[in-house]
Amino acid sequence: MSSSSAKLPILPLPHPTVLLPGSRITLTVPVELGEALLTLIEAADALPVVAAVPVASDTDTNSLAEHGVAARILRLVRPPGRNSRQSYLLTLHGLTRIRLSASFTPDPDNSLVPCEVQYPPNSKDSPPRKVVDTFKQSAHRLLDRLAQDSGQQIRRDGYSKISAMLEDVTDARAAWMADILVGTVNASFADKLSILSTTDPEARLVVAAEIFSKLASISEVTSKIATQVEESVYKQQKEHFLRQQLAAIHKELQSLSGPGNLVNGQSSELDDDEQHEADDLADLKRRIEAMEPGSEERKMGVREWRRLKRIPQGSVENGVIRSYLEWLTAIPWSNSTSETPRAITDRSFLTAAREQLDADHFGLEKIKKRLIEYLAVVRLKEMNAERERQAAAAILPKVEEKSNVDDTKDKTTSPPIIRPTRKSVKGPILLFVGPPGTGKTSLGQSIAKALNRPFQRISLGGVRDEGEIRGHRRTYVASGPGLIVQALRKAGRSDPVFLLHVTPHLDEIDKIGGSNFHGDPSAALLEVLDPEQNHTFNDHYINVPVDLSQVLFICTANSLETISGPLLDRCEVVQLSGYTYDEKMHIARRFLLPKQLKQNGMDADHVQIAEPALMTIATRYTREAGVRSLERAIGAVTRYKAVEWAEHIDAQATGSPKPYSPVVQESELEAILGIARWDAEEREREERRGVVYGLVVMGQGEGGILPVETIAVPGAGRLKLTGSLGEVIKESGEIALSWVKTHAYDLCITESRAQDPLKVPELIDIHLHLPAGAQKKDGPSAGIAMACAFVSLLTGARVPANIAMTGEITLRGRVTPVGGIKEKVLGAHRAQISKVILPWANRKDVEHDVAPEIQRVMEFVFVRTVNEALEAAFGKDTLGWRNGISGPLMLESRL
Ligand SMILES: Nc1ncnc2c1ncn2[C@@H]1O[C@H](COP(=O)(O)OP(=O)(O)OP(=O)(O)O)[C@@H](O)[C@H]1O
Repeated sequence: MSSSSAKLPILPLPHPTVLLPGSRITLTVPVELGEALLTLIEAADALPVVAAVPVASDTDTNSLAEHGVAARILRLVRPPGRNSRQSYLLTLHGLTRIRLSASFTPDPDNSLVPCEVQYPPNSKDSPPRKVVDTFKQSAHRLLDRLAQDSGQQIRRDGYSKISAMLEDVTDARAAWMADILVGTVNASFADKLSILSTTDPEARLVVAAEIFSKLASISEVTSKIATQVEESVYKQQKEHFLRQQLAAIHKELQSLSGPGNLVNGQSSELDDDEQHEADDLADLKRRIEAMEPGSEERKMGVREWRRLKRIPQGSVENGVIRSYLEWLTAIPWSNSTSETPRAITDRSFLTAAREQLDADHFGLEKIKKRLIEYLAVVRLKEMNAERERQAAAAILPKVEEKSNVDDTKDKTTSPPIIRPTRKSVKGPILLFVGPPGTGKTSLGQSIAKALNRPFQRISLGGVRDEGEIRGHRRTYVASGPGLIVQALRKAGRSDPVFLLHVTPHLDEIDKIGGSNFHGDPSAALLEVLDPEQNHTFNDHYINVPVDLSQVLFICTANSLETISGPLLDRCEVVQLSGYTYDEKMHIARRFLLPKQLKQNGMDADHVQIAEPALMTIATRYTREAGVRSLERAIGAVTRYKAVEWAEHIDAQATGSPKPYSPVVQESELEAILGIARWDAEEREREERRGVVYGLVVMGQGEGGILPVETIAVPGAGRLKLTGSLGEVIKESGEIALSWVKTHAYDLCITESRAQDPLKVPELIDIHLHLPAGAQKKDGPSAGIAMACAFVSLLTGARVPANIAMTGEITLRGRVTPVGGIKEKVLGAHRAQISKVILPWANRKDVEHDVAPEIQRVMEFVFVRTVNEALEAAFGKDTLGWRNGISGPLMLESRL
């Protein structure tokens, strides 16, 4: 081995150019350098040789690499052009490696400075076979890849030629071949530099083999990714293309089958079945994918989706799974609202809520106050829960990180995702109780508006089967989710306000919860309302626990009697009563009329209802505790006026004006609403023997009067009771009769204490009937009315038709208190009753609950005994007491 040196002009190659032995390059050189090279060529006999050394760094042009190549100048040309600064094109051919003997700094003037260089010693030995083979293998692998990746045939041919040459190369020339190959393939600057600086042939083969393997691997991965991308794009394009073709074929087929299938020459939207089918499925899939990973609902969705794919389209089972998935994906699962709605956190929330309640409702001051308290509590709890949620969220990422790691190990047994859920707002559930149309639903709506949440009303009227609340299992034909999940879907959010209206079925007085073989609906209802259980509410159809803890439940009922004990236990009752006429007038003016005007496209200038007319609508056309029929009647009046107004405008346009008056007078009402409904009844109500008016609260929670009718018929001294009466009311009839029999002598009905008024002087039966026979009646409160009716029948004295009464009696003749006083008095007022007889113990109810304007216009008589009730009903001294009024009282006190 021998090494030699020489002096060669140094030509720095601009970064990142590297010339390797055996390769050629052409590069542009600046004018000065070009001219220096020209001088060199002119001075030399043959083509001169320079030392082409790469610049090692792209930032510092003075830092030359240690190794370079002795290169022959093959060509130096100056392309034609007028510019004197035009650069030269230089072509070099690399001959052999050189090493700079000393560090060299290029000349800033681009002149060629000769410098001492050393030629590395030439090795005579061939590198070991194994090394050469490895080198060749890796070179072949790379060349094959490059040929595969290349789009041009000519390049592919080139790579195969090089491969063939490689086979023929002897071991001694393998290192030379390595130089050429590294120069040819797209090796990096660093790789080329490392090859250049490796002077030992064996080591060079090893380095080259490494470079080739690296490049082949990179190329393989790149082309794999490219293929995948290409495949997916291709698939999409193909699908799109095929769909287009399908649509075109359909269109053609339709045009062949005649123009009947075409709407205006175009296909109707009903024809595009397949497309819609595919779109629907894609939509379903997207919705499943959007579900929270790891959640129960998603797992169920994925499972059912896979089943759906296996089952042929058009089969019954396919339809069942489709509709199940539609439901599953339409439910707002709890992750959809993890933030507290803004409204509740606002400082002005309570003021805004108060304004909302005032804007929607007249009066109801106590109830509004209670609702504001309730909302204040809801707000505080929500805010506390939100704070806790944020604290939990801060530690949650760690938990999730862990669960992700586990996920990669085994996807099927991945732990359930722990969600930072908002805690439920626990507390009493409000129960609005009151007659229909008194504002229960609209109060619920106002609460929802104030909380900025969706509102849904769920009516449990006639619910007899647990499945209606909880859904039916999918094994049922036409099964589906229950009322709760249906409402949740309609609400579209997991934190709505639900108003549950609990009513008994029309012909069923017994409470919700009479359990039967279909399961107990009241148990399901209790579960829905129970904050401890409702975060995992199980709907039989959905079959994945649904979180109801964010739902705000409010219950409503018309009367407390329809509510079962356990349900009542969980609720806080807010009683709403009927309205007085005064209140109804205000509500009608301020709320109902404007609402109806808006609904019917009219404004206040076009329809005004005179005060007497409005009052007549309230008193003669409607007679209810609430204002629903009143609203309906006002709606009818506005629609009538809307027609008149439209005719007026049309007539104006045709030049024959028709007069229009916006004010509705009382005299017009009959033309608009027909004959008043309550006139006839009033006329019928006359003073009669044996008839007394009692006060009742009907099943709907509405107060009113009820005639107690009695007649005497020939018989055997018995009492006959009719009118769908319950046990309690029948018993109170018996008590009333026994009392009258005991006092028949004192009331001058019989001649001696021993005589039975039903047997002497004649043998009679008394028949007592409470009309509206189809409606079930029960309760003890008709006691005094029955006693009065018996006395009237047996004595012939009459009770005036403007008097009504209520009160339970005991056998000793005591009158004990009863419930529903407010409703009963309001009902009596509506029925134009002017005097009401009530138990003494109910004075406080009148004082507290009955509106002052009613107290002013009605007479209230509070009685402690039946004697006092008789006196109040028949009038002082009307009944001829044998011993004067004190007699029976003394007798009573002796007892
Ligand atoms: N105090 C009030 N102020 C203004 N409008 C009222 C008032 N009370 C009731 N209304 C109106 O009367 C109509 C009937 O009321 P709503 O539907 O709330 O009755 P409800 O008590 O829920 O009846 P039901 O028991 O039959 O469900 C609504 O349009 C409501 O806005």
